[in-house]
Amino acid sequence: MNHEEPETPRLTVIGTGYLGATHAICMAVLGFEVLGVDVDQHKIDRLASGEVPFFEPGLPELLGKALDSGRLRFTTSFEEAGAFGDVHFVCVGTPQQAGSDAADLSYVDAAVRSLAPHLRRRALVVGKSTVPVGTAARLTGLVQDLAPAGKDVELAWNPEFLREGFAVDDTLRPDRMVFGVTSDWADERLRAAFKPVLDLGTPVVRTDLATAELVKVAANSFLATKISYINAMAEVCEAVGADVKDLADSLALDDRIGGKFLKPGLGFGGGCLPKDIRAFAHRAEEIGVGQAVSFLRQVDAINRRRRARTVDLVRELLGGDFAGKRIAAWGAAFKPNSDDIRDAPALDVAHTMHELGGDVRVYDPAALGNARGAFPELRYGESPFDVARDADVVVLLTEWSDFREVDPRALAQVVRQRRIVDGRHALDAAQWRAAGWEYRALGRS
Ligand SMILES: NC(=O)C1=CN([C@@H]2O[C@H](COP(=O)(O)OP(=O)(O)OC[C@H]3O[C@@H](n4cnc5c(N)ncnc54)[C@H](O)[C@@H]3O)[C@@H](O)[C@H]2O)C=CC1
Ligand SMILES: O=C(O)[C@H]1O[C@H](OP(=O)(O)OP(=O)(O)OC[C@H]2O[C@@H](n3ccc(=O)[nH]c3=O)[C@H](O)[C@@H]2O)[C@H](O)[C@@H](O)[C@@H]1O
Repeated sequence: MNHEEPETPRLTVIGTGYLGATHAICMAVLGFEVLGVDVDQHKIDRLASGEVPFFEPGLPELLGKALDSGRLRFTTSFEEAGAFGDVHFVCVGTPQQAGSDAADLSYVDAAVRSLAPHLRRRALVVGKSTVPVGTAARLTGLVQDLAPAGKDVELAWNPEFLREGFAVDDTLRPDRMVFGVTSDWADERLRAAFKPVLDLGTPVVRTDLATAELVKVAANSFLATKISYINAMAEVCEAVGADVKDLADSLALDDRIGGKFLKPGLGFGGGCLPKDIRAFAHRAEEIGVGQAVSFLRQVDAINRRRRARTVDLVRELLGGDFAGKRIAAWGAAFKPNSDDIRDAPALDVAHTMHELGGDVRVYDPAALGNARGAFPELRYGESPFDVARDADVVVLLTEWSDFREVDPRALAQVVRQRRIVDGRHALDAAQWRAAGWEYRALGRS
C-alpha cells in the first residue's frame, strides 16, 4: 500500500442533503476522515456549526459527536475535495425534470464536472444518487476525460436504500450493500470504505455498474407496487363495502407476502418513490423495453387516485361542498418522522381542499416550516387541537403518533362536527365511534 493509497481511505461526500449529510456524519462516527461538500454555502455553514438542516431522529447528536472528534469537516471547495479524498461519494439530487418523467441529471453531471479536474492521483468516485441505468457508464468517460489522473480514476456505483426517519440506523446497519464495480481495485476500495459496516456481517452483492443502478430503481418500484397493489384492493373494497384493513391483515399473515409496505391509505409520496418509478418507466421506454415496466404507469395512476378519492370522501362527509367549511388537516410531511414535503400526499390533499373553497388549517409536528414556505396560501396551527377548533371535519393525512394519541372525547369538545377521515388507517375506529364520531376511511366499510 503506497502513501497515496492509505488502507483507511479519506472520504468526501458531495451533496449534503438528506442522503449526503447522513452518510457523511455516519462515516465520520464510524472512524473515517470525512469532508462534506456542497454548493449551498448556507447549508455547509449550518452543518459546520452543528445544525442538521432537516429533521432526522438521532442525526443531530451524531453530528455533534462527529464534529467534536475532528474527523468531519465541511466545505464548498472542490479543489479541497480533490486534494483530500481517496474515495468520493456523489450524493446530489436527481429530481424529476420539469415537464417530463425523466430524471434531471444536471446536478450529478455538475458535481462530477466540478470534482474531476481536481483528481490528480488515483481515486474512486462512487455514485450513490439514484440514476437511470446507463448513467454510470457515461460518467466514467466524463470523469476520466476531465481528471488529470485520467484512467487512474475509476467510477463505481453504490446505491443507497436508507429510509428517512430511520436514516441513521439504515446507514449504520443496512440490510445489504450493492457494489457496482469494474475492477477488483474498486471493490477493495469500497470494502475498505465500508469496513466497519461489513464487519457486522452485512451481505455484499458485487456486480456491474448497470445492475447496481437497476437494483435501486427495481427496489423502489417493488415497494411502490406493493403499496399501489393494496390501494387497488382498497378501491375494490370501496365498491362492494368490504374492508381493506382486514384484507391487508389477512394477506400479511402469509409469510410469502408479508405485511410491510402493505398499509393502505393515501398512498406514497416523498422525494423518491414517485419520481423514481416515473424515471424508470421513462428510461425503459428510451431503451426500448417500456412494455416490460408499463405496469409502473398503473402503479403511479392508482397512487395519484388515492389523493383525489380522499378529497372526494371528505367532500361527501361535508354534504357535497367545501365552501365555508372548516377543515383540520393533520399532517403535512410525506410520512411521519420526517419534515420532508417533497410530493407530500398530505399537502396535496390539503391544498386541493383549499382550492375547492375549504377553510383548511394544517398542523404537522415537524414539517410546518417547510409547508409554510411551499404553501403560504394555506393556514397553519400549532397543535392538533388548535387546528381542530370549530372544524366541520378532521382529516388525518400523515400518521404521526401525536395524532394517534389524541383522545377523541377531548377533541369532541373543540370541533363543530364530530367527523373524522382517517387517510392513513392509523386510528382505532371503534374508539372514535364510541366517542360519538363519524369515522371514515377509504376502503373500510
Ligand atoms: N432522501 C433519501 O432518503 C434518499 C435519497 N436517495 C437519492 O439520493 C440523491 C439525493 O437525495 P436527497 O439527499 O434526498 O436530496 P437533497 O435535495 O436533500 O440533497 C441534494 C444536495 O445536493 C446539493 N447539490 C446540488 N448540486 C450540487 C453540486 N453540483 N455539487 C455539490 N452539491 C450539490 C444540494 O445543494 C443538496 O444539498 C437522490 O438521487 C435520491 O434519489 C437515495 C436513497 C435515500
Ligand atoms: O430512494 C429513497 O430515497 C428511499 O425511498 C423509500 O424511503 P422513503 O421515501 O424515506 O419512505 P418510505 O418509508 O419508503 O415511504 C414512502 C411513502 O410510502 C408511503 N407508504 C409506505 C408504506 C406503506 O405500507 N404504505 C404507504 O403508503 C409512506 O407514507 C410514504 O409516503 C424507500 O423505502 C427507501 O428504501 C429508499 O432508499
